[in-house]
Amino acid sequence: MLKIDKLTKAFGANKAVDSVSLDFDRPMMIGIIGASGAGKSTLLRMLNRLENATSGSITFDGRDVTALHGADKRRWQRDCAMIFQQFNLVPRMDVVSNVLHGTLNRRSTLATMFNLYPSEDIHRAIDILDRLGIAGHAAKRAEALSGGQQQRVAIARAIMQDPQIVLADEPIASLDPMNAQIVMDDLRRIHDEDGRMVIANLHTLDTARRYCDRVVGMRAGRVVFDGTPEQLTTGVARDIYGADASFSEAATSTSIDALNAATSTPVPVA
Ligand SMILES: Nc1ncnc2c1ncn2[C@@H]1O[C@H](COP(=O)(O)OP(=O)(O)OP(=O)(O)O)[C@@H](O)[C@H]1O
Repeated sequence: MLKIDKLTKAFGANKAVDSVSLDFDRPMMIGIIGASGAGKSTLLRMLNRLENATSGSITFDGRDVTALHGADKRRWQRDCAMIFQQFNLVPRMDVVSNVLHGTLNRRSTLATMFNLYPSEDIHRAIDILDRLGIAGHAAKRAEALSGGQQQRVAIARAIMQDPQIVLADEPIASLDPMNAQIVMDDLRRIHDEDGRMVIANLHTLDTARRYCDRVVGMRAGRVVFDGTPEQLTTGVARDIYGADASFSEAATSTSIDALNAATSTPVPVA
């Protein structure tokens, strides 16, 4: 299905992603973990062609994604929606219009300029918002919503593209634990109910363990772990983060209980 082969991205002498090979044979929920600067964002950005690879290849259902240009590249970017830590909504625009932006890639320039959306798209946008429990906010400006609600709008915008893959770059890093849980539950549902592949960069181990079918650990641009949540032991996590024995898992947690239980000095992991 999705095959990444010796994918490398160099910025000058710095290899942000260094010969990464991964193979996903079916849609699943994948978590990518690793310390700040490990190359997680660059990997995701190469997957949807926001960034070009220096070498190596990405193949999806037998098609070489790294070689796509023009309309084919835009089609791939529609198939491969991206969600960001800071939501990337248009703050002064209403929620439904933000969601409808998910159809931009397939609309004419004229229709886009005049904000002309077919009524079936508007209905679909509202259905998606309803599914995510935020249809009641459809007419509000995006900036009037809480961070958690804004991230759900961003998820709705991604679904509006009807993508095969949803890429989420630190989707919960700006959220409190309760909203983080809601957003992760939504991403899991997108996988479970729609069968879409979800690949999320995550900065907390418990989130990766709880929500993902497979976890990939990166360190200095390379994959140093690729396995199931069960295989992600504290020892393995220490290796991924290059941390010593003082490494505290609870301090990297999004769970309120674990945060309360954390007594040691937090060790920033991302
Ligand atoms: N546009 C760029 N130009 C130069 N160097 C870059 C660029 N983007 C990323 N890098 C470098 O590539 C390396 C990997 O960065 P990346 O953002 O992919 O890591 P990350 O694991 O996502 O970290 P974080 O969690 O802090 O976002 C870092 O050394 C970073 O400084």
